[in-house]
Amino acid sequence: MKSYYYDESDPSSYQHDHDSGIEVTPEQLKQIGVLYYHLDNMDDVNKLAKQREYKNRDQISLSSNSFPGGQEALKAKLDTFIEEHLHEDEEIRYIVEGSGFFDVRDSNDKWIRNKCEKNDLLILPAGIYHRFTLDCDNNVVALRLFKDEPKWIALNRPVSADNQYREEYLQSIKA
Ligand SMILES: CSCCC(=O)/C(O)=C/O
Ligand SMILES: [Fe+2]
Repeated sequence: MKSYYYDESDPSSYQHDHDSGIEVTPEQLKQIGVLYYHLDNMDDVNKLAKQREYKNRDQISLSSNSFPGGQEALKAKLDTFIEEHLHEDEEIRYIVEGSGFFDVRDSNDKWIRNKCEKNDLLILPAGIYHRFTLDCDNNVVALRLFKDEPKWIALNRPVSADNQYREEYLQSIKA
């Protein structure tokens, strides 16, 4: 996996690299609660999932050739993933095939882009704002692991929101 600050000044589509050249280390990711592993086999993924008490999972395949419902349905799905949102629970994403970008907000609200490839695994903490897109290869197969029942409703970030809203929201879901 390669992690770096997202170059906002590049006008090309999200699917391009947008590499600012400012690298982000796994240690920096850890500071915002994002954990990175590169795991070559499913036994290790299963072990990690068990340690962290994950109970559910599914596999998603996003590809321009083979998405159920065709191109329109794929576009609609990608439109939801690129919308900035958070999940109420910690979640794991493990890349089985292909590649894609997980962007996460740092503590100053700047986008960190994680270019994930086969066997990369990310743990996203509850409540982190993030988004996902395919890269220009247009193909990913990923495992999505959930601690409990999958909560499919992504909590999109209100357009006018700032970190204050996020803090209030996180407090409210803890209460
Ligand atoms: C490649 S996993 C599909 C995207 C996803 O699960 C997610 O939460 C995007 O934000
Ligand atoms: Fe998400």
